[in-house]
Amino acid sequence: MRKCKIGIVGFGTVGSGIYKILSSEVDSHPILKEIEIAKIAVKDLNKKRDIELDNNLLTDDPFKLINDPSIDVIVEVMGGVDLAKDIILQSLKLGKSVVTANKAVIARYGEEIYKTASKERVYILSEAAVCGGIPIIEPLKRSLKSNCIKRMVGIINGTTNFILSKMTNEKADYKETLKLAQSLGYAEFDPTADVEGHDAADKISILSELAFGGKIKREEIHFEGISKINLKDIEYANKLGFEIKLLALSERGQINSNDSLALNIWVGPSLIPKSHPLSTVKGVNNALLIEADPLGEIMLYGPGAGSGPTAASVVSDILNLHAAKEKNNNSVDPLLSFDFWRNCHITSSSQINKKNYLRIICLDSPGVIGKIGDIFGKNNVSIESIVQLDASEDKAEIVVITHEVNNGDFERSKDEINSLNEVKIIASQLSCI
Ligand SMILES: NC(=O)C1=CN([C@@H]2O[C@H](COP(=O)(O)OP(=O)(O)OC[C@H]3O[C@@H](n4cnc5c(N)ncnc54)[C@H](OP(=O)(O)O)[C@@H]3O)[C@@H](O)[C@H]2O)C=CC1
Ligand SMILES: N[C@@H](CC=O)C(=O)O
Repeated sequence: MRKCKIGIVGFGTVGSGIYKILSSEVDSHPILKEIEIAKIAVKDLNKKRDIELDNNLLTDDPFKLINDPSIDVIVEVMGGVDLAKDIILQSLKLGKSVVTANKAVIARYGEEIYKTASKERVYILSEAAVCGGIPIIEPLKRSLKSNCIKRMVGIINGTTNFILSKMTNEKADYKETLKLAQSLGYAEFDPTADVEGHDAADKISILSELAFGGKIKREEIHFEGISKINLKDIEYANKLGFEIKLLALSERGQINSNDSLALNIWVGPSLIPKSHPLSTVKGVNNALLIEADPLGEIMLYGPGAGSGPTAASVVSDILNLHAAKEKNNNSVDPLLSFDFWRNCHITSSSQINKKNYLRIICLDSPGVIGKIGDIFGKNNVSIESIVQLDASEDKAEIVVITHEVNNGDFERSKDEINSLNEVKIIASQLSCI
């Protein structure tokens, strides 16, 4: 087999992990030896690095790699949006296949990128972009292709799962734990992307496009992060038999008269019964439950972030590309490439049905639980349980868990509860599964 020369843009957590795999002597498939790193682009040539690199290998100009005719594949592990998008598109237009771990770019510009790759008869592979080390993109494109996907629900951000696990198990401080996640290389360059839910929304958008076949308008995905979750919420959830996790969900709805498939997609902190398999997913691990017909239910589980696992996904993509190019010469493998085959639209938030948890801080008035119950009843919000968990001299904390109810009805009830004299504040709202 001919050598495959790659140019790597970025030598941080993921880029250095790729280098380690490709320079390791462990017993692995012989095709790995066919991959040769031709050049690496970084931002700061003078930065002190853990791995000593031949200076001739480094450049601070990513376009040198793209314009080098001897380089076959560009590996974009730099992050960011605008420059990364340019690097990916330019590379494809110059006939180079691209491997990327960049969910922010694929979620926003996937359509243009997939189309450019198809036009130029090259590939764009992005296994590492969703759930780090867990194979999920290629299974959706290939191994699961014969199924009709019904629903995907899971934990798809490692940083937030790491933080929530530590808050649950060790009562760890939110800010300190976020710093730890950053130092371990789990978090995004701007960790707001993790803790406010942007990253999980990018990932569920990508998964939905692959699973359901239509372009998703990323800006229409309703998402919330974990920055408002505190130890009190975690303690109450625990008392009631739940774990709190940042969940992402994407579910098939009806096909409308314009032949467009409705999808219910959201990201938000959620209560998960301790008996549910997703509640056992701890630390930086991710897991995705996929319900499909005729397959049934499967759960994909493993490390969702970090240098080694993410780099392993990137390197497997490089191997797949190399093998496909060798095998097919100039023809493109239709399952390794991707294109949309239908229209999809996202159901508006007020139309979806959800189970909810609400923590309400109120004056310790004897009739308040009854009043809250009446408001929910009047708005057709059926309650599974309503309990007073904590009462001091001047306030009580009430937790309400609803059955699956219409979001619009629930939001209306919340407004009415907030306007009760006895209610001081609605402290938090979470979804439940
Ligand atoms: N970390 C993880 O666990 C995962 C990350 N990803 C994705 O992988 C990508 C990379 O993440 P990660 O490795 O953590 O990021 P890092 O911040 O650790 O590394 C980024 C690298 O890109 C280089 N870089 C930044 N700007 C430029 C530029 N203008 N020109 C050339 N090089 C540049 C930096 O150079 P320098 O070293 O000089 O600063 C650095 O080497 C992101 O898209 C991220 O979302 C996906 C899954 C998991
Ligand atoms: N910041 C991301 C990295 C992997 O995608 C995460 O924490 O999941």
